[in-house]
Amino acid sequence: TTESSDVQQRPPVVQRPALTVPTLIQIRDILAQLEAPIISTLTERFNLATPSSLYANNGSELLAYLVPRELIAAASGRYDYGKLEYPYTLPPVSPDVTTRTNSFAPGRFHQDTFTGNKELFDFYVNHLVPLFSSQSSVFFHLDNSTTNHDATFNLDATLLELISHRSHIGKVVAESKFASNVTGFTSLIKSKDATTIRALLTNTTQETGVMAQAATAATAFSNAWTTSGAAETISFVGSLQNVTSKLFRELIDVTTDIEVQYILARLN
Ligand SMILES: C=C(O[C@@H]1C=C(C(=O)O)C=C[C@H]1O)C(=O)O
Repeated sequence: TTESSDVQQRPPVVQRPALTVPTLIQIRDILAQLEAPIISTLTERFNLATPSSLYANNGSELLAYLVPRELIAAASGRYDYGKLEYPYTLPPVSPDVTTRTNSFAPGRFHQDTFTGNKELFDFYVNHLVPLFSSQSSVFFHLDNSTTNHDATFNLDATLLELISHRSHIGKVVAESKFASNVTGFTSLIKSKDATTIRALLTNTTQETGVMAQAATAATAFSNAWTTSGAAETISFVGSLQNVTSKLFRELIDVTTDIEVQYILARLN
């Protein structure tokens, strides 16, 4: 009927809520809460034997594994407005647009389309996975195989989701910093000065604290594995430290990239 084709043609009108961001101090606590889950998952994943063939062609098999998982996640609202979760494989989100009637007052979240997921995925596959060199397997199979591809990709997916969420909290970090220095940022946004914006967003004291906390967590989790009787090599504790440090350095960089891109699009 005319009625049903009319319904199909009209895009759904989605009212986006006005969302206010927390203070920078509160957001830093929220970021701190994510360190243990990330490093806990990393520790688990680190202990799985990893055939490199699994990650051939820039991780195309892993990317394909994420597709159905992200479709289900989307249906359950994981990527809804303001969730600060962005998929690796689904189309980009539409941005908010500042208008005369809706000025997006400082402190209100303003959606931009940038995601750091491509950067995170490439880093994961090309720089982190090669360091997952466990020789032992936690799986016992009567056919003598030592790997469990599904379990491996499942942990990859969980870890990728966690590090993506952590990084995209950068959007509200940026809003919070914008709200506390509107004049300073506005002129830099107008002159598209990404370098100075980045310098203004960077806080190396905070970064040192984040890295130290990550190192502490890595020690705690590797100790938990060894003292609970897991068959670990002598190098396990140091290797996990190294992997954790590389991951958190990358997370800080991607979080900052996301902050910069958010700020650049803030007045669009
Ligand atoms: C997230 C922030 O912005 C930057 C990124 C950081 C991070 O990813 O942990 C830490 C300090 C800043 O250089 C922040 O200021 O807290």
